[in-house]
Amino acid sequence: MLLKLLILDRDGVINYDSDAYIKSVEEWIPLPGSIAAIAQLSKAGWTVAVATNQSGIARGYYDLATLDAMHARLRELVAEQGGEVGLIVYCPHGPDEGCDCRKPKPGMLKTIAGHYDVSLTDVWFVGDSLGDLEAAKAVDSQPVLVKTGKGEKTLGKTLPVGTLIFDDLAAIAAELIHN
Ligand SMILES: O=P(O)(O)OC[C@@H](O)[C@H]1O[C@@H](OP(=O)(O)O)[C@@H](O)[C@@H](O)[C@@H]1O
Ligand SMILES: [Mg+2]
Ligand SMILES: [Zn+2]
Repeated sequence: MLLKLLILDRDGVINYDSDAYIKSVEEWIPLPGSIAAIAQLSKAGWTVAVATNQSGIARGYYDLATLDAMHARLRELVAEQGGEVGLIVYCPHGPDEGCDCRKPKPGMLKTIAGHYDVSLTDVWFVGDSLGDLEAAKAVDSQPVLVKTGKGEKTLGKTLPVGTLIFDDLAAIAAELIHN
């Protein structure tokens, strides 16, 4: 059976983003409808994974324990609504470290595909930044832009051909569950 895999960017898609980075669990605030959307997708048989740049670690704004606490909170909130979150992969590196995992490089997407032993072709990757969409395109996944977070700003840029655009994660869940 083909795994129904959906990969999400975190900041600006699941939770509010900030130009000052999301530096604590208290600053990690779900966007309206995002927790319910993930729970509904999960209960509908979707595996929801996360691929997130977290250069705030390299920059010293917060530590791995804090990052893990944010992700524990995400899992807790989705579980309260009967769903579950799959693999969460993050890039802790800074922009100048030349790692293979920082988006727009597709390393995190490849890690997720390998974990679930599936192809990335046409797998939807939902993001709010151009780097998210470029990472998707690099591995023949389906780039999906949401207008939350930095999405409205990203809309003004040249998007990869074929990018799908939705208002928010709730709209994506509705599309995937009901079609
Ligand atoms: O959207 P995801 O990938 O989940 O996470 C983005 C965050 O890591 C941060 O990424 C930073 O970019 P730089 O890493 O400084 O280029 C800035 O855009 C911050 O506003 C943002 O909170
Ligand atoms: Mg983002
Ligand atoms: Zn990295």
